[in-house]
Amino acid sequence: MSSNSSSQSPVKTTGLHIGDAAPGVAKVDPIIIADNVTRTFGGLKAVDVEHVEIPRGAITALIGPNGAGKTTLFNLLTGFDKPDTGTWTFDGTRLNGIPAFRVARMGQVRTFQLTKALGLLTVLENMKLGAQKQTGENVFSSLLKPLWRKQEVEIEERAMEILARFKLDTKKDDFAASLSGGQRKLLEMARALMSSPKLVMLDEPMAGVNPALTQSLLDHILNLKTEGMSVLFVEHDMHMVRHIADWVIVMAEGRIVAEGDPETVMQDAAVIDAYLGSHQDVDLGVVTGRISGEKTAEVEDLLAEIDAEVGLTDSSAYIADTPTDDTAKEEDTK
Ligand SMILES: Nc1ncnc2c1ncn2[C@@H]1O[C@H](COP(=O)(O)OP(=O)(O)OP(=O)(O)O)[C@@H](O)[C@H]1O
Repeated sequence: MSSNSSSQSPVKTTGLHIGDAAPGVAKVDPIIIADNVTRTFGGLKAVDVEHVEIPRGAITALIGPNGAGKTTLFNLLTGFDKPDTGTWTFDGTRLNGIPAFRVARMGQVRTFQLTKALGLLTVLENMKLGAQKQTGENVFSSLLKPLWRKQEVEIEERAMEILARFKLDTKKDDFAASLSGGQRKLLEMARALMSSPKLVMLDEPMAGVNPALTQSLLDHILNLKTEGMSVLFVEHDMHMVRHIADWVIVMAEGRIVAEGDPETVMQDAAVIDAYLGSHQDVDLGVVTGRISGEKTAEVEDLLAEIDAEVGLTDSSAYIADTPTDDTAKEEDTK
C-alpha cells in the first residue's frame, strides 16, 4: 500500500484490495469484515449486506441515495442497533452483539451530532465526554465528581492539545451550542479523537459546513489517515468523496452495489443507476457530462431535481469525467 496526504492534492492510498474491485471484494488488510448483515424495519430490508470489508489505514466513503441503508449499517457496526442476522469483526475481534460503549472502548468510534443536551455543555466538557468513552450516566457523574484527579488533569491536557489542533482551544469555555455548524463538526471529530481510536466513523462530516471551514475539515480527516487511523464516512458531497476517499463503497436498497477507487466507481453504470433511479429514460451520457453537447432545459431541470434528491451541490460534477488536479483544487476553494 502507498499512502500520503496534503491539503492540496492528497496522495491516495492504493493497493487496498485483492482481485477485481466488485461488491464484497477482499481487502489486503481489512479492519472490519462483515458477513450476512441484515436489518429489517417492518417489511423493509434496510440493510442486506452479504459481505463487506473495510480497509485499514485508508479513507473509505460509504455513499448511496437517500434510504440506501448507510446510516442503518453505521448504527449496526457501531453497536447502536441490533441486526436481524449477521456477524462481523473489528480488528480481528468479533463485535456483533457488543454494546456501543464497549465498541468505542475497543477503538472504533463514531462522531455524533451535537444534540441539544450536549450543546448545553461547554466545548471542554464535550471533549471530556469523548475521553470517557461515551459511557452515558457515568460520564456525567464523573464530570460532577472528579474522583481521579490525576486522570482528570491528563484528560484535560489531552483535550486542550486536540482543541488547539482544531483551533477550538480559545472556545473551551463556550457552550457547544454557540459554535457555528462547521465548528460543531470540528468539535464532533475532536471529541472522537479523545479515545485514541483505530477507526473513526464520520456521519456526513460536510453537512451544514460553511465553505470557509471545508478545507480545514478535509485536512483534519486526511490527518487522521496520516496519523495511522482508518476512516469510514457517510457523505453525500461527492466533491469531498472524490477528493479524499481512497476507496468507495456504494449502497442502494440495502445492498452493496459497487466498490472501488473513487474515479472508477463514479463512472460505474450501477452507481449511476442507483443515483438516477427513475430517470433512466434520459440519456445518461448527457446528464452526467460524459457526452458533450448543449444541455437542454429539460436536462438542466433534471440535474437540479437530482441534486435536490441526493443532496449534491452539483450532480454533473459528481458523475462527470475524472477531474484534473487543478479542477479538484478549484472545487475545494468553493
Ligand atoms: N428506525 C427505523 N424505523 C423504520 N424504518 C427505518 C428506520 N431507520 C431507517 N429506516 C428505513 O430504512 C431505510 C434505510 O434508511 P437509512 O437511514 O439507513 O438510509 P440512508 O442511506 O442513511 O439514507 P440518508 O442518506 O437519507 O440518510 C429507509 O427506507 C428508512 O426509511
